[in-house]
Parts: sequence; C-alpha cells; structure tokens
Amino acid sequence: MALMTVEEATSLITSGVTALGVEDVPVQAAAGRVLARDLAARRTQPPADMSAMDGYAVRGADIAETPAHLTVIGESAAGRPFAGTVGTGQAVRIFTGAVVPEGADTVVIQENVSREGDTITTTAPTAALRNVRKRGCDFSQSTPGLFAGRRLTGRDIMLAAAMDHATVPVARRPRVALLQTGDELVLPGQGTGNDSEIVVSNAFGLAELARRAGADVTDLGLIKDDLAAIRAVVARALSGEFDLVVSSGGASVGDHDLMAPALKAEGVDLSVHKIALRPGKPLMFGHRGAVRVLGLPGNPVSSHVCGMIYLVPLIRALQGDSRPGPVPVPARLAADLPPNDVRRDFMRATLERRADGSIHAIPCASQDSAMLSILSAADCLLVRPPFAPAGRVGDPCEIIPFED
Ligand SMILES: Nc1nc2c(c(=O)[nH]1)N[C@H]1C(S)=C(S)[C@@H](COP(=O)(O)OP(=O)(O)OC[C@H]3O[C@@H](n4cnc5c(N)ncnc54)[C@H](O)[C@@H]3O)O[C@H]1N2
Ligand code: MOO
Repeated sequence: MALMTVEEATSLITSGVTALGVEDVPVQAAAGRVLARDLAARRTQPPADMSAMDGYAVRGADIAETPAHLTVIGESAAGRPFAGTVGTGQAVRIFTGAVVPEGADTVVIQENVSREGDTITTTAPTAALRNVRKRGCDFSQSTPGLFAGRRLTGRDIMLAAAMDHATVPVARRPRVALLQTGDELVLPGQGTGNDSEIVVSNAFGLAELARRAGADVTDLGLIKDDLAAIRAVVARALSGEFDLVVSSGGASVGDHDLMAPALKAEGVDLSVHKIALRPGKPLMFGHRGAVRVLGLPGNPVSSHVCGMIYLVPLIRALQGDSRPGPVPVPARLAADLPPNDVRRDFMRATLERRADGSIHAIPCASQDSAMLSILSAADCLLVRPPFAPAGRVGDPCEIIPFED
C-alpha cells in the first residue's frame, strides 16, 4: 500500500467539516468555546467622555499657562455625574471613571494642583485633552468586536461581557467516544502482575487533548481482541450518542487487529491507510451517517501524536474553529540530524532558551513510539519534513510546542 502524505490524511479528515450546531452559553462559561456568529457591541464604550485619572475637569484653553487659577463648582464621581457645565475659569472635582462634564475637555491630575477652599492653582503644565477617554474609543454600538470561528480566550469573554452580552452563541461541543482494544490491556492499579500485561494510557492522553479542544469525552473502556466484543461497543458508539468515535490500537496489520473488521461489520464506510508519518503510520478514517470514526495506532506515543495532528484539528473543525491545525513555530536545532526519509517525522524534543532569546530544540535520545517517559519529558514535537537534508546545529527548524 502506497504511503499517504500527512497533508492528504489531514485533508481527508478535516476538509469540508463544519460546526455541528449552535448553543447559547453564559458569557462567563464561554472561554475555550468557538464563537458561532459575529458578536457586535450592544453599547458604546466608554458611553461618554470619561476621566482616566483623579483630579479636576477643566477647559484645556484655561490651563495653557502655569500657574492657572480656577474655581471648583462641583464634583463628578464614577456613576454620579456632574449635572452642570464647566465654564471659563471653572473646574469640577473628578474621579477616575467619572463622566467628564459638559464644557470640560481636559483633566488635570490632583498631584499637579494645589487647592485652597474652592480655588485650585495648577502647579505643572497639562496638555489640552489629556487624561480623557473619548466616548467610543474602545468600541461602538453595532460594530462587531469578535468574529465567528474564534476560540474565545479569557480576554475575549471580558470584551463580550463589556459589549453587554450575558450569553454568547458558541458551537456545540462535539461528543467524542474513546475505544481502546487489546487483550494485554489492564486499567491502572488493576493488573495481576503478569508480564504480558500493559497498563492502558492512550485514552487518558486523547481525552485530555479532546477536552482541551472543546469536546465532551466519554471513555467507553477496554475491549478485548474479540470481534463480537468490539462490534458490541462499536454499535453503541455509533448509535447517535456521539459525533466522533476514536479508537486506539488494532489499526495495523496483525491477526489480532480487529478494529477495522468490527467497524466495517457495523456499517462504517472505512478507509485504512499507511501514512508517511513517524510516529503514526497506521490510520483509519470513515463514517456511518453523521458519525465520524477515527482509528489511531496503539503505540502510546503514536496515538498521542496522531491525537495532536488529526483528532484536535477535527474536533476544532467540528466547532467551526477558523484555526483548527497545530501551528508550528520557528526554533533552531541543538543537535545534528541525519537526512530524513519519506515519513514526516515528529521527533520528541526538549527546548532550551538561550541568552539571546533564541529557542533551541534538543531531540530526545530515543524516538521509540512506545516510550511514555520520553514523551512526558519532552516539550515539543520537532518537525522534520519528508526527505529533509541532514540538519546541523543552529539550523532553523519548526516545532509544535505541547500546550499542556
Ligand atoms: N508488520 C507490520 N507491523 C506493524 C506495522 C506495519 O506497518 N507492519 N506498523 C507498526 C506501527 S507503525 C504501529 S504504530 C503499530 C500500531 O499497531 P496497532 O494500531 O495495531 O496497535 P496494537 O498492535 O494494538 O498496539 C501496539 C502497542 O501499543 C500498545 N497499546 C495499545 N493500546 C494501548 C492503550 N490503550 N494504552 C497503552 N498502550 C496500548 C500495545 O500493547 C502494543 O504494545 O503497529 C506496528 N506493527
Ligand atoms: O509509526 Mo508507529 O506509529 O511506529 O509507532
């Protein structure tokens, strides 16, 4: 079977994918969710010219010379504006966040004023218009401030709230089911001490990736290498409770690799591929009706790397995320590397920041796709394109930092 490129595989999995649906959530619960529609401001901010400092609201022309003498005629505090107008030679005591009264256009900070009774004298120059936030300088009513497809940050929900949205429309969370197969697998703490046992780990990492990408995740547990047993769990996973079914293990060509036969027997339109990717050669993808199925390799590092490369972008695309893919960032090689072969290599590497600010990637000593101690100690994936020539220390390279 010819190897498929990673680009072809990514496109097979994510192209044409759109958001599953829309729901309104309280703005304070919207961080990490993908905005489903453009969000326009429901009000103008600031709603009036407002003071940025504690001091005195004056007419700028009145304080062109220092010292200037002015008469204090009232007070404007946040939430309690001054009702009158500031005339020539007059000032209003004002506090940060208060509306600048009619007639005034400048605020002199109180440190630059001496006061006696109702008379103030400026003690340092203040440029006209200083210390005033103009009406609408942040945003204006009806103008979009956040756009559909954006994964909302904590900063974004501050903006949404300030734009007066109590709820925001976000993409519904994709519902993801995880399956793990293998006669050798036992849950942590539940082994019998038999040397042929392997304690499961894949679903824990995949669940974490999927949740952080915005999915609701259900782990359907361990399944024995038995066609009927796998079919039973697959049938449940496909029954409409989930949007995406993700398996790990049984994706290769061994006699006990029963995931593909089970999925096909349950009516999944499945394609099985070998990808020019290291780690992560075997890959399955398909669907039954609206339910998508992604079959990842069993080797733990392979399953996790494929989770980053395929699963996370798919979950994001199912929310209409405008930036679904992992974003490589530039770094420099901290070790010589041999030329690469046909498989795109995602090497586990640690990162070192040098005194000049440059970031250097140090490939881990072993790149075995079963070694979780190495995956855990690494900071990033060091990307080596197919047929990359030998790399030298200091050469530019690309990395995909781990996000957790
Ligand atoms: N003749 C060939 N053999 C293999 C090929 C190949 O092209 N030709 N590909 C190799 C590659 S690459 C990979 S990756 C593995 C993937 O195989 P499977 O997806 O069928 O995975 P399993 O055989 O089920 O398991 C592999 C390995 O991973 C352990 N495992 C499985 N599930 C879990 C889990 N949930 N948590 C922790 N560890 C798990 C399992 O015990 C095995 O050790 O195939 C190569 N073979
Ligand atoms: O490429 Mo496999 O995915 O060696 O572990």
